[in-house]
Amino acid sequence: MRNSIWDPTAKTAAESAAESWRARPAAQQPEWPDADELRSVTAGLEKSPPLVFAAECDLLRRRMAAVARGEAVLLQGGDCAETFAGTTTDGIHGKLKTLLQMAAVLTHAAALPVVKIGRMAGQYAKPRSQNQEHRDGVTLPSYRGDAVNGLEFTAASRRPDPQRLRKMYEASTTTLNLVRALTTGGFADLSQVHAWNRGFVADSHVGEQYEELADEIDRSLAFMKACGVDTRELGTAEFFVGHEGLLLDYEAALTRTEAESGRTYATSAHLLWIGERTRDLDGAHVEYFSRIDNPIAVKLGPTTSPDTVLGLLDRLDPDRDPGRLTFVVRAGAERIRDLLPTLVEKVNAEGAQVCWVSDPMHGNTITAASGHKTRRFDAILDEVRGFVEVHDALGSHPGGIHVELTGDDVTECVGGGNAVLAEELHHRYETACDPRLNHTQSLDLAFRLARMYRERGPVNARPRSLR
Ligand SMILES: O=C[C@H](O)[C@H](O)COP(=O)(O)O
Ligand SMILES: C=C(OP(=O)(O)O)C(=O)O
Repeated sequence: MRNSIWDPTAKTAAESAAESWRARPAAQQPEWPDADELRSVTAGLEKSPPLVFAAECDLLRRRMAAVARGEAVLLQGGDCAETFAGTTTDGIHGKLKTLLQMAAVLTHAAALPVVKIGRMAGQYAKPRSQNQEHRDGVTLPSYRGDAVNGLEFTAASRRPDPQRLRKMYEASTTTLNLVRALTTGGFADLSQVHAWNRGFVADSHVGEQYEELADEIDRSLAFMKACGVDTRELGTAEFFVGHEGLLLDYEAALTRTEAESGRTYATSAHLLWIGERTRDLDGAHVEYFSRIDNPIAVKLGPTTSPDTVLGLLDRLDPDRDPGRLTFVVRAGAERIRDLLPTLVEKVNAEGAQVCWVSDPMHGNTITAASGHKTRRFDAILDEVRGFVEVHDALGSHPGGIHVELTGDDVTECVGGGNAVLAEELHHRYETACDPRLNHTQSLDLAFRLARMYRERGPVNARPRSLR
């Protein structure tokens, strides 16, 4: 950055200010065995080009402002943990196609623009409940994502390796490059709505529903063309990327200040979020996030208090700027209806317009009899339904969803379209961390959420107090 040609010779004052997090306790950071090696890797990253640019982050911030105002819907999705080995054309293609299909379903039903963010091109680090993992009498450090160590259960693989931060940057670059090519090079053209389903199971109920919708979109496009509307704008998709800003050494190394505006950005992604385990008001993550100008999000788990939410609002969105802050609620199906109303009311009473988004995955994780970590599709759906119900009752906007998904036909979550049975979990259980929705389950969720939006009716048909 710095006027687009960025000068790596010295940190600007704003970049130095963005280092203030170092004086605070940083939760969930790896114990890097070699501090000199870490410094040498981050020094290399400081000299590397940014992955995203300020104008793109500002554009996403404007799109998120539309979500906050109830004029758009957010769809964010991708792997729980991206892996270096999973950085393949097919893998990236599959996730992108799934997200584009879900977005088409939601746009059609909600009659609102869908802001699309991949949980992609940077989601390589994981916070963990336990620092160590025990297997057959052997204890090793937990897997913390490919950015830190390897999944294989050996001492060598589990040793944190700072060189992995460089690999994270490279894998993110590769992914983002393909995503940019696919979303702007014709593949995301709405006239390809049928082609996005190619290679996926089309003979299920969900597949049939999708084909019907795609026919309808085709007919609408033909109608628009016949009326003389220029549909070329539908030839590309606006697509952003985001990940949990967990590894602060990595994020700090990619933080840049734009010379012209003096604004400081995390340039590893358009949007970063703070996880449930690192949102301590006095901690390093909140401090770092308070210094960057990207649109940001914070996860809110089942024990979140209204005071914490107000504290986060003051620290991260002091100007009450719509689009700046998103709260991603992941309370669990059993808690969402009790927890959310007070939080929304408190924020509203502050006059703040944040985006409210549902992550129906992380509060609904259970262990199956087979020992697999899994999630029931019904619980996921119930949390989304509870989230929408609460917003309906309060007259606020259910801004969208943030989900862990893949385009692959994995068997990690139970139920949903083409129901996966608990006994089938071992068939294709491929996640490096938490269970993801497969392609059919993802589309199924999109159709069901679409129905909820449709039942609410178009925005301008709702009484003004309910918009
Ligand atoms: O994705 C979120 C967390 O990293 C994950 O749920 C942690 O899993 P754990 O509880 O097995 O450590
Ligand atoms: C760790 C995650 O979620 P949470 O912080 O909500 O547990 C995640 O989304 O990867």
